[in-house]
Amino acid sequence: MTAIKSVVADAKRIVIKVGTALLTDNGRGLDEKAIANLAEELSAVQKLGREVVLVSSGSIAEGVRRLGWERRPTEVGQLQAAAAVGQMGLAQAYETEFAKRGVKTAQILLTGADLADRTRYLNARSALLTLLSLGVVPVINENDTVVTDEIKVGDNDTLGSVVTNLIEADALVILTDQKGLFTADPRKNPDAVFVDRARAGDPALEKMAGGAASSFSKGGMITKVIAAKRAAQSGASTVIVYGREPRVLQRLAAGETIGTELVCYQPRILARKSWIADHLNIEGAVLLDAGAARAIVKGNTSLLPVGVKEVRGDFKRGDVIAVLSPEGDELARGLAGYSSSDTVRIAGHHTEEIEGILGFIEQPELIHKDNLVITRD
Ligand SMILES: Nc1ncnc2c1ncn2[C@@H]1O[C@H](COP(=O)(O)OP(=O)(O)O)[C@@H](O)[C@H]1O
Ligand SMILES: N[C@@H](CCC(=O)OP(=O)(O)O)C(=O)O
Repeated sequence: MTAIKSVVADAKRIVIKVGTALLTDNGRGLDEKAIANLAEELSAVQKLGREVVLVSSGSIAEGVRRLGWERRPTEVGQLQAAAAVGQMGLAQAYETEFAKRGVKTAQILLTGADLADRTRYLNARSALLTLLSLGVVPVINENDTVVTDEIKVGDNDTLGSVVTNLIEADALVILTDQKGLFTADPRKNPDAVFVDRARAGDPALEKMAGGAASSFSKGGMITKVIAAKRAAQSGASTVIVYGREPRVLQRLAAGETIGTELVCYQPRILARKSWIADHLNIEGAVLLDAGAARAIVKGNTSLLPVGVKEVRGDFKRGDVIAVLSPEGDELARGLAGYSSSDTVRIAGHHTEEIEGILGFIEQPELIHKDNLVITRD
């Protein structure tokens, strides 16, 4: 029997969410060792050639500590103030610890409104993908200082899953203060049994999961289980795992199964492709010659620059473009591997010529087959 491999083993792009429960000492400010450990883990996984994005909670707990308050306030203005003060501490701590390891970080604060508005959604996506291509680790939190009930994502498990969809990540890792999901809250029920693997989106999981452990954490397990369901919509599987497990991310990346794996059983490529087709705007198009058009429609092949006759519109690497037949009819959509200006220069040329023309090569194909969705019936 072959051993089961972690869903993180083959993940190229990973979103890691870390909760207040792990980052702070029972809500009393940031645990510097925990932050150093996280920076170590993410840097090590990045050095393996994976792209990593961190979604980190903790601003309110740290703000409350810095302001010298006894407990988490309930008044909105005070919560906003605490988040603003604490976010400085989070940024400072991550920047310091990642910099020690030679890794650059970027802070991104999002609200539900940013993600509900199409232009802002695509802007956030484009900024994140650019940061990843530069080797920077984005550190994301909800912008608690400006959110109101109407525009908030509400908790960072949900935010982690929205970010997973946004950048079509392959896996979501939720680091928390429990080994993973149990059949009931283990703090309340000593007979609760650990769940090692289940299908993301299985409704039975939602019945097992309860609320948060402290007033500083927001979601509890229920938001984690629902986050896994959302992540699966764009093809990602989720792991919920104890964040103080030694070398936790490196072990997951090496294929070891630790924590609860909530698996997306829909083929990742199909889920990801339908997400791309349904959620992203078309920024431009390429018109193919007859041979390339035939090859694309027959399926399961990448689009090479040699088959492109004409480039339309203004697009960046990573944007969605339409792939048109010689007559101008849409055959497919896909994520461009080169910007429109670079595509104009390499159109009609063989892959071996790309480097000579551009002075660099991003990838051999204009659209990789995993990023290409046939839209013609
Ligand atoms: N079925 C369950 N399995 C495990 N933990 C659960 C379950 N139901 C509720 N919980 C609670 O969820 C807590 C983790 O969620 P939370 O406190 O929001 O952490 P975080 O800050 O990491 O998001 C656990 O400490 C546990 O008490
Ligand atoms: N944005 C908030 C955290 C929200 C949240 O979901 O907390 P948690 O359940 O600990 O991940 C903060 O930074 O304090």
